[in-house]
Amino acid sequence: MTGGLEGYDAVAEANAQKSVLAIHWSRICERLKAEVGEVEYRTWLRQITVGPVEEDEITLYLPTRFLRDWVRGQYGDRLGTLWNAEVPAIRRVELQVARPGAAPATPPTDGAEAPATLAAARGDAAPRPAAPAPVAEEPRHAEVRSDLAAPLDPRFTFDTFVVGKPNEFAYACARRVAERPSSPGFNPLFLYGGVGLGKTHLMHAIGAELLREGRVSVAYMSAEKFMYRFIAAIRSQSTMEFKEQLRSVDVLMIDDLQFLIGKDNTQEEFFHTFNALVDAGRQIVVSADKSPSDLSGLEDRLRTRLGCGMVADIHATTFELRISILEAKASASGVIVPAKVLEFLAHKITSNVRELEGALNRLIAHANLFGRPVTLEATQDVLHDILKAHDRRVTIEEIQRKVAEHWNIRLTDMSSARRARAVARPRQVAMYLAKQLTSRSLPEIGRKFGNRDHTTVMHAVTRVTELMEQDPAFAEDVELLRRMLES
Ligand SMILES: Nc1ncnc2c1ncn2[C@@H]1O[C@H](COP(=O)(O)OP(=O)(O)OP(=O)(O)O)[C@@H](O)[C@H]1O
Repeated sequence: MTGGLEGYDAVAEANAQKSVLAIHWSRICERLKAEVGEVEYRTWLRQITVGPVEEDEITLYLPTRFLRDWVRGQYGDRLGTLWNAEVPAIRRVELQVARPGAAPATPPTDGAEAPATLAAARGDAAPRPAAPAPVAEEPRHAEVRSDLAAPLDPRFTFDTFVVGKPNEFAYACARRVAERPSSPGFNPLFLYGGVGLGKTHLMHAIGAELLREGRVSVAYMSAEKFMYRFIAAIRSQSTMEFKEQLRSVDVLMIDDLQFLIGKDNTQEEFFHTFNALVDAGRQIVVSADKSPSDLSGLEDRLRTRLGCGMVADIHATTFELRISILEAKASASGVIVPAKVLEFLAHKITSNVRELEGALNRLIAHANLFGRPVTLEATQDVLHDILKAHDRRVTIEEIQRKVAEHWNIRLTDMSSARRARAVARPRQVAMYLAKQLTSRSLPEIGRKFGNRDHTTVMHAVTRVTELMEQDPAFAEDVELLRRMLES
């Protein structure tokens, strides 16, 4: 063997270094997994492969620039710290994009290999450039196609989705698709509903579940992103590659499809992608703000195809669902939020879950920042602007109805002549609230309460004010009613 020993030594040394790095890397991966959670780890960090060490710097590779930048921004420092803790000689981490087709800087150890996509794993023609094989990683079966898609939000899982009447059907369909993608009757899955009601959450939950199960490659993106990617591909004359990439995934999820209305070329492209995937037995999940039949402006043939799988709508939230969502989110935050505050929020912010969640988050942040308990008063203060935006005009009839419901008396008693305290007191409260919340004059209010005189209304206002000063529990009841009515 000519020059064999020298060569052998170099190879042996390189192999020894690889093995050692592989052991360190697998420990670091375990720590990262524990720190960031399985989903985030799979989405971002699992794609890292280990390169060479030169002086005090180790090179890590990622398959795309997008991923490299993201990982650098989010985890760069942490990776540096962890490497340094494992190998004190390593003081810096360099993140690089793996050159397409380049041989891995650190070849894999025994048996480790990394098909870039499931298509590659199955031995199909791989449309994507090979990334360097990872060190000390089991073969990869599932991935988010983050080179062509947006990342999944690790907070949006089935576990964190609160199920109630308005969304139980959509939830069940999403679960079914996550368990058995491409089942007959569920492909495509079309989720629709108003703004901020959980469509994106459910799509991400499907993706997270599929990745957790480790079975398929998933691409999620908004319709807007789909369009921009398509346009960019046309500009850079890489439409074939774009198509190939899209058609190589097992599950394609497109959010907010209504964005494609009026974008005929993109619709056409989406239509072909859609057909190619469904024909190949892959799963499509689409969301939009309306049902396929109501999405006028989409081509008929596309609407027809979108509607031929499972169409599931998410209805507007009910009070009960809003309470459940708030309870779940409050308890996850660790901050104690009294039931009265949750009820108040659920009454006041009815438009969508995003706003409800935003209001609660602000309260929680405030409580954490200042170390003060969350109270109704603090809520009004902290959410002043949000609550104002939700203010609306209230009618005397609504006030009467709410007050009657609250004290469990008949609505007709608001105008009846009965003088028993159980009836008279709520009636006085209703008059007081009518004065506070409407611009009606005392005589006008009196007329709405069984043609009573304006002095009766005046007396009611004075009496309720006095009682509120004397009795905090009564005052709180009246305040709560007032806030509910303002919602
Ligand atoms: N049932 C639910 N349980 C828990 N969180 C929810 C639920 N519904 C919605 N959310 C939360 O509300 C926020 C908005 O939801 P999401 O983004 O999924 O709405 P969307 O229907 O996709 O809205 P858009 O129409 O704007 O795209 C997210 O933070 C999501 O986690």
